[in-house]
Amino acid sequence: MSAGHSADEYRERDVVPIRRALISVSDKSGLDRLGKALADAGVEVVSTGSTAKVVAATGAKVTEVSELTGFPESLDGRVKTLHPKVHAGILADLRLEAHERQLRELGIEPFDLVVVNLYPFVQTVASGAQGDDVVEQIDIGGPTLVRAAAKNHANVAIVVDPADYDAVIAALQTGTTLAQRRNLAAKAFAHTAEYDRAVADWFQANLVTHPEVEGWVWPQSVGIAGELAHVLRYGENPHQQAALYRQPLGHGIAQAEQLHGKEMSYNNYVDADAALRAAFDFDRPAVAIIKHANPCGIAVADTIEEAHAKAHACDPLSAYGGVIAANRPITKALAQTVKGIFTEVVVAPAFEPEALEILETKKNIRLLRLPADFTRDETIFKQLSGGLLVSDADNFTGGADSSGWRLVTGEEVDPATRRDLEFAWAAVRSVKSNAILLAHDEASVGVGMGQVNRVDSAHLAVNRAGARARDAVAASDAFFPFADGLEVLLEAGVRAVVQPGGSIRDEEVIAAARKAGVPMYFTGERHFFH
Ligand SMILES: NC(=O)c1ncn([C@@H]2O[C@H](COP(=O)(O)O)[C@@H](O)[C@H]2O)c1NC=O
Repeated sequence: MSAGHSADEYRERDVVPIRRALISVSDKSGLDRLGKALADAGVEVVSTGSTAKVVAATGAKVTEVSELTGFPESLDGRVKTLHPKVHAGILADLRLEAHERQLRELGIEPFDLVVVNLYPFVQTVASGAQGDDVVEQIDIGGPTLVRAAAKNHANVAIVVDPADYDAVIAALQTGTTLAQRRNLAAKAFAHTAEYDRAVADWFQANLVTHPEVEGWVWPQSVGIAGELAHVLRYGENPHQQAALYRQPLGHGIAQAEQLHGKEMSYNNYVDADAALRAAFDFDRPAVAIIKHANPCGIAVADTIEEAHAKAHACDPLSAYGGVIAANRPITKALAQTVKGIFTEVVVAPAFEPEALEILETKKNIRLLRLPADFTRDETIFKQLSGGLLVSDADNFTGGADSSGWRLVTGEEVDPATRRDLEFAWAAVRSVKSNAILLAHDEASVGVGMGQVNRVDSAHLAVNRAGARARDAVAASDAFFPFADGLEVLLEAGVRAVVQPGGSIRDEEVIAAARKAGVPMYFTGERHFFH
């Protein structure tokens, strides 16, 4: 055993009656109910400033912490509960006779219940506060109470979530069990860890400056805080377990509200996220249809219905069982069309009431409404065995900007062709590498994805497009290392090409386009996506 005590010195303690509680909470929700129950059960309460006032109003017997410590709450509340008379009362391990004796000698009463929630640091940062206003919201005394009580869960129940007040109220009659206290302690340590993660992230993002380093300074450590949202039926495959965790301040697919349909699966979430990547690249109404994280159709148009019709027409066979993302509300007319197509998920910023009614007649289709403040993450975390890769996200907003493109062969294209090229360049970004996308009238007509050489991707795109390859425009997510991939597209009759350029054989590739009389633009920017 630890701390120099032998195993036989530890007396068994399973059920602990609740006689004395320490309460210090920022979020006072549910406190009146808890206070009243404690009063009825005759529990003695010690409490800090404004918490004490709420608890006293319920009729509970409350001692102000300053009265207990003989030390005033001071320094704008920076010092309230940080006192041995508080912490000895929380940390005494009453399984040990020696601790019990010391408490008696010191004249300190033990606590059986500690109820704490912390200063709203995350909410303060989210409000746009800066500097000292944020620093002042770093709770010091609170986490100290939480960690002390959680460590001593053999004797103390620690409650950090008002959702657990009912269980505490029930335990006023029976006492808390060791299993209960251990579960509460696990929750408490997770809570303080998440809190410190948020504090560390804020410091690293805001206060790290280095006189000798220009620009971004990488944080010394990173982590993703997530709160359990749903246990999923299974993972990527039925033999894998999985759950969804939400970042406390996230605004993405994890925060979307499911309005209808079967439970979302792991793969539904992955595909819905990929669909958003594709549909939210554009300002104009856009629809992306995704299967296995790859688009089988992307289009923009003047209306969302038209965008869907064009996206669906790209590859109706593959769109069967797909995930549809729209960057505009789902209208009644679009709902009527989608109703006739077997679709796993529809994700959109909103659904018109009639659209919802129509789609709700399909039992299984999952309807997800994005959070009002939906934003795509700016930083990407990718798990590796034993580590994480962290990078900027490769997001477009408002479509592609072709002002910096360089025409490397042929005549400047007409405005309609330029629009198609811009569309294709934005759309190919959502296709897994090696990616070739053929487009016509701002809609994909053939997509070649995920091949280990660019020639195969070109063949795939051309095969999927069929006769539509003739007069389509083509985009390639990275340069053509040889002319062969481009030649597949030229033979199929594409009318213009956009690609990053930058191969050591660019001249060979340009010569092939020149020979075919097809204009080609270099963007100077690559869009690998894995
Ligand atoms: N300084 C301390 O000793 C201290 N002890 C508890 N707190 C926090 O004070 C808050 C409650 O204060 P009040 O009861 O005055 O609203 C809680 O969020 C609690 O986590 C403290 N405040 C910050 O560090």
